[in-house]
Amino acid sequence: MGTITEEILGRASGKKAHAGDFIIARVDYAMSHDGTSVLAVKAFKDMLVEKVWDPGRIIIPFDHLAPANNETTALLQKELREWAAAQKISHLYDVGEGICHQVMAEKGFALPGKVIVGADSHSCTYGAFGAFGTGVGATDMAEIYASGKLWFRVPETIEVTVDGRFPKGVTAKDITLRIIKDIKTDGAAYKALEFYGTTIEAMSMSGRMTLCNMAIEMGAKAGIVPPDAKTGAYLKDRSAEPYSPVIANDPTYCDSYHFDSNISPQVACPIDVDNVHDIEEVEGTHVDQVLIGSCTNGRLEDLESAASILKGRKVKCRTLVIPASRSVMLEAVNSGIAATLLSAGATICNPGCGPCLGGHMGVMAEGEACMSTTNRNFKGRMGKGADVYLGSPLTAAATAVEGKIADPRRYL
Ligand SMILES: CC(C)[C@H](C(=O)O)[C@@H](O)C(=O)O
Ligand code: SF4
Repeated sequence: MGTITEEILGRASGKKAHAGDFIIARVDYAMSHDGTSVLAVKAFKDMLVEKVWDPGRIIIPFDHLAPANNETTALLQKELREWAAAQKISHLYDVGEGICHQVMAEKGFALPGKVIVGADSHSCTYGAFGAFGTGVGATDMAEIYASGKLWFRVPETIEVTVDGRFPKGVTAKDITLRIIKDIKTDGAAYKALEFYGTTIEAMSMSGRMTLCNMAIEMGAKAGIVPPDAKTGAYLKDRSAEPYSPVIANDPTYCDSYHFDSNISPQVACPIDVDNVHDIEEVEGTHVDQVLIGSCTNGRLEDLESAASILKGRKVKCRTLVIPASRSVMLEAVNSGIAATLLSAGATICNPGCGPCLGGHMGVMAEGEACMSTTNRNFKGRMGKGADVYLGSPLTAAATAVEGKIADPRRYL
């Protein structure tokens, strides 16, 4: 009996788990990327353990600074490849395969009922598949490398219900920002979120990933959509691993929120993700760059909606498109979406994190502003002294056409 989180953590710890309990859970898959693996491997070596617990359950995607931006990164990445080979870690996804969270979904590691821990805060994305996905730091990851287990305090759960159909121009990203506006950046600290309602049921897996991806922007430990037929259809042929979905069973929630899907496109203004406004309030704000991509909004559906506005039009500012994975990029090429975006004047970069966290490939100058489909707009996130506005791929595309924040509904 319990929330999805209590049910999953109960199963993974082999005893009943209630909010507030301290448990040790078996981890099904562990993910660390080129950025965090470096620290996790160092911590693992310090533990003087020779072999990782299970080389088939550790996934290492190269995405944050991939391809390497300088010699120091190149050397760290070389050493990481060598360590992974020596440990016989076969799921190493090198440059160009995609952003860690997208790769975890596409390769069938994000499975219902599983405990999936990533050395990256947006590992809550796996909740879109009914998994308990959560992010940890490098030393916790080293512990998992060594033992395949980790301790948790079982989080309380907030129930979030969204009902209704999206009006034209409104997407999963908009409702996500709207939810964050109310719950705020710390309103779900060390809690889990469970998402229900007709809007969530109607959402594509891509939309659910956008929603769960930003659970951490409310401080949440996890954000989970109950698995359904859509989840099963997405996972079919992706994983050989058996799984059994978990749903809530007579749960007790610590809080409940209800939202209506009938909203305007939403924009999160600098410098907090909960500084969210209806587009009508921010329209006309000048931007120097538009970024369409990231683990939040770099999937085919996102590129497709951007292309629906950019088709036959020209961008008025630097417009970067970064597909979330090789497979997304391939589909964009094969479907003609990539050609539409390029013809409009957009620049398509290789799959990866790109400038999302200010690492490389589109970092901005002081005083510049970016409309971005990513998940964070903190001070300096994409370049010291630069402003980041967060919105949907539709809003980003309309903004690219005008060189200032624009309402996508005028283009649909
Ligand atoms: C580099 C990594 C640790 C970081 C995270 O944990 O989220 C990054 O992916 C981010 O989005 O800021
Ligand atoms: S795309 Fe951005 S938010 Fe996602 S993992 Fe990479 S840096 Fe983090």
